[in-house]
Amino acid sequence: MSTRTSWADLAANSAAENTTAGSSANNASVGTTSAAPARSTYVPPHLRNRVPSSDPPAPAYSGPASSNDRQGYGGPASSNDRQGYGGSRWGPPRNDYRSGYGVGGVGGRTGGWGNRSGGWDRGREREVNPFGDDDDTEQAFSEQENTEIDLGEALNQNIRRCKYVKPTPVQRHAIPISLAGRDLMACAQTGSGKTAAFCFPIISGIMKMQGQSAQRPLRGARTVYPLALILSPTRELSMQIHEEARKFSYQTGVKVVVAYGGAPLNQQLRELERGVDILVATPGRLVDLLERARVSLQMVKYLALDEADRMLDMGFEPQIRKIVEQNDMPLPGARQTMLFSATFPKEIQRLASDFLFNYIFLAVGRVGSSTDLIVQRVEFVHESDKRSHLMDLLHAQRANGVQGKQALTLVFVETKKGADSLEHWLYVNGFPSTSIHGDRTQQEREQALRSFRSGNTPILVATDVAARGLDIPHVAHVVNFDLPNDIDDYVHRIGRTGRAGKTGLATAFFNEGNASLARSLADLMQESNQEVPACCSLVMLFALLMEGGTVVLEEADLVAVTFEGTLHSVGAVQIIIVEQTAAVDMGLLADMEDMVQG
Ligand SMILES: Nc1ncnc2c1ncn2[C@@H]1O[C@H](COP(=O)(O)OP(=O)(O)OP(=O)(O)O)[C@@H](O)[C@H]1O
Repeated sequence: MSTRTSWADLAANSAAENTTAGSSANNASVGTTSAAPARSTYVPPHLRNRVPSSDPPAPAYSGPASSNDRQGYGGPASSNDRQGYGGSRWGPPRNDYRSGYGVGGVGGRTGGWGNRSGGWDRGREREVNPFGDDDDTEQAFSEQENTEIDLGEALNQNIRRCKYVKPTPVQRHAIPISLAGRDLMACAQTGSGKTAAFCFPIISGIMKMQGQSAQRPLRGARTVYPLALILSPTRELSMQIHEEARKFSYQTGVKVVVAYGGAPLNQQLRELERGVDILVATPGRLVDLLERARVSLQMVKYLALDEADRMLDMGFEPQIRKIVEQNDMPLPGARQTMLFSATFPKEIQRLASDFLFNYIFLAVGRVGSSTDLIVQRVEFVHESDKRSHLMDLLHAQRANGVQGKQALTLVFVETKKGADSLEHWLYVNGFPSTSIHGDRTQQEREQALRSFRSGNTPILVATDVAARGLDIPHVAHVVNFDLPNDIDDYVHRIGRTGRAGKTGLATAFFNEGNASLARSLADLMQESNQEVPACCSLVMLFALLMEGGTVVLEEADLVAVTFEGTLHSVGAVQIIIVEQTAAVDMGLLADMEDMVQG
């Protein structure tokens, strides 16, 4: 037996605390603030405006301490990796979250269900090894044969093949909740391992169901009946989740299929006909498959919505409701539902209350916060100077040896045209680049991602289509050439770097056009211990002033402007001078004055 503390013990401790904290509330709320500084009690957006319960609020609590663990997990070591191996391991879960709910046979501490016997492991022999490590895997893990079996032997083996030594905080809490059969809304920072957090319980639950020889209806020969559905907003993210889920379910007998738009339907239909347990899909393509009666959701026991808020942003709500509410999907309570994202704006409340049953809300850190593994820089750059400024950055990177196959740069722009023209301009100027946006064919999009991932074109110019979920190793720098209007979009964009415990850099080009983002950007940066730049504060100030009236600034404000002790009037707007508490670029200030006067 392993002598180390098992992951199950950590999970069980957390579970015990959380169950106590939230047991009498309708929806238990679990907050983990292991990485965040002490703050006043945070109320998640979906729980605001509720009639307060007579029960005491669920206290935030710290996850199990680990001194050298920024995110609480150890991934493969690398030069810019701040985390080490060791500590807790994957071990058997316990059932402290079960209170009054269970999807038939899903939850429960079970032994021996990961064995490979039985008639459900169809096609396993033919399965292509997604790890490409046929030669050494068995040997590499033979010394760990005695590791406790929890999620199932085959799944545990795959976790080791992925080199996941211990669970991340979101995994440590979300997996036992899901294994216990509870619905879950989980919010954790970008790059913190949410994909595995929803995939592991699904795969493990399906393995168990297969072991119990669940029967699927034999209706139309061409209709397939997945047991789990994972919805995601973009095609590329669906492909990535599919790849991950395939790795996790290698040799478990669980079959994962992906269906997304822009790719030939026939090929996807053929894949489906070969059998599907977990269907990963984008909403549009799935509606098409449902209308053609090629997929039935009647047997779905697990529904996961990844980046649920983005799906709403993209206008997918009607399709999602059609899928979840107007087809043959089992009702909430008869299925297990999970919503995952790094951000959860208010709009998601309606969806959550309609889709989830007696759920637990799990927040790792503050909802919508960015990880402090990302160094954030904001630079004041006029619209007309952006290209030359980008060029300067790229030249500097090259000079510092940061450019090349091992360091990728992702540049976000606002429009598809803007992406094309910037890509072309970079190319002409000697920087191999490619682009991804909604006007490119699916083939071109996939090719662009491949070329970026491989380092052939180490610069990718992208619209928001690449902002969510994409997990590309070696993205060292995210440049917000055009900043988004919404702070949540910013959080997801910069989250393409600083993943899995590695550090990253994010640079934003900021100017007067971004005034509406200034306050939330400053707040976010301050929260993640970043230096809030004067330009951000100043633009914010001027934006307020331009709305009319006088703004009285106090020391506590982020903004600190001094005009050498004099009172300035700019048009009808008054600026009241306060103590200088931050360095201010006077040239910038002059620009600002021009701006306000103009
Ligand atoms: N327990 C673990 N140990 C080591 N690495 C892990 C662990 N869990 C996940 N990872 C790795 O961390 C990276 C980020 O995981 P993932 O893509 O699931 O993040 P995410 O939270 O979904 O991010 P986003 O919010 O951007 O979608 C992946 O490369 C994944 O393989």
